[in-house]
Amino acid sequence: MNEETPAEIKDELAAADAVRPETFEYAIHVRGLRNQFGDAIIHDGLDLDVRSGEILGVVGGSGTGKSVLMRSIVGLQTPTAGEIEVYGKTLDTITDAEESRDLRRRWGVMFQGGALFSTLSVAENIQVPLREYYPRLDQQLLDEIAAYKVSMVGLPPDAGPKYPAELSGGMVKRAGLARALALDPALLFLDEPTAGLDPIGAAKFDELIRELADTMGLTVFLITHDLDSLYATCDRVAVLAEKKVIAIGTIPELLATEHPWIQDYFNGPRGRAAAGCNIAAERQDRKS
Ligand SMILES: Nc1ncnc2c1ncn2[C@@H]1O[C@H](COP(=O)(O)OP(=O)(O)OP(=O)(O)O)[C@@H](O)[C@H]1O
Repeated sequence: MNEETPAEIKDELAAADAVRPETFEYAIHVRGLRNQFGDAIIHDGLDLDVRSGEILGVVGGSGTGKSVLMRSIVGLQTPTAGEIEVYGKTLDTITDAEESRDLRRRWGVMFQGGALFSTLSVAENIQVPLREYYPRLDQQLLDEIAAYKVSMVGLPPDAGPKYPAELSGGMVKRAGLARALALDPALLFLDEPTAGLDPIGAAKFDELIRELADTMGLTVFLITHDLDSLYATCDRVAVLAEKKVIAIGTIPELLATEHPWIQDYFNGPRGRAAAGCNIAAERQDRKS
């Protein structure tokens, strides 16, 4: 039986905080990263800084190691070499279990395809990380938090008791996002969140991410192939090629670089179309 009130639990957690995201200029700092599978070298000498509060788009050809980079940062993949700091802490050198938990609950991850547990309802999926990190929360509070997260991502209240198979593709993505936001993270990792959505659904999802990032002050690491998403949501974009981050900056800054992949990507027909839409949307905004 839980004898503490939610407020007391919250105070206790605040007192135990070892990581204060708001004090860091950079949420993520990667130096000299190397990842290798057998003979295949995926990253070699990769450096990356993600600023606190920015939405960083991560692009690169298929197989350039965007997901492996994300998995390395969140501790799901042990790199062959290099340093990764998140809010000034290096996961693999933290020996204190509490400190490691404290760092891990600062981020939420939305994997490709949502990766929901198919045998759990949306609300139960959202409660999985809550139960893991706050085992003393009672069921009523868990239900309240899940309902709040459901509404936060724009799902109707009746989505909570539904199972993933009963949801549309767009709703599954939103449910995955709700679960990633369960612990009120400071840092959000999204792996191709708009893949498989129709253009209208994708644009709505982009809008939601931008809105949540602004209101919650999130730092977002956004892997995407979707040029429209880059234009609509990202403050900066990092380009992975040749086993490294070959360029990072705003889209105009990247357009000024001469790297052939960057030029092909942003100035190819799709890139021009996305840039055109962006200009058209800005014009429309100015008019209204
Ligand atoms: N656990 C693993 N074991 C062996 N090889 C792996 C493993 N994980 C990833 N790879 C390989 O690493 C490379 C990079 O994979 P990754 O999924 O990061 O690419 P990506 O840039 O995200 O690609 P995409 O845009 O197609 O999703 C691929 O060649 C992949 O096959």
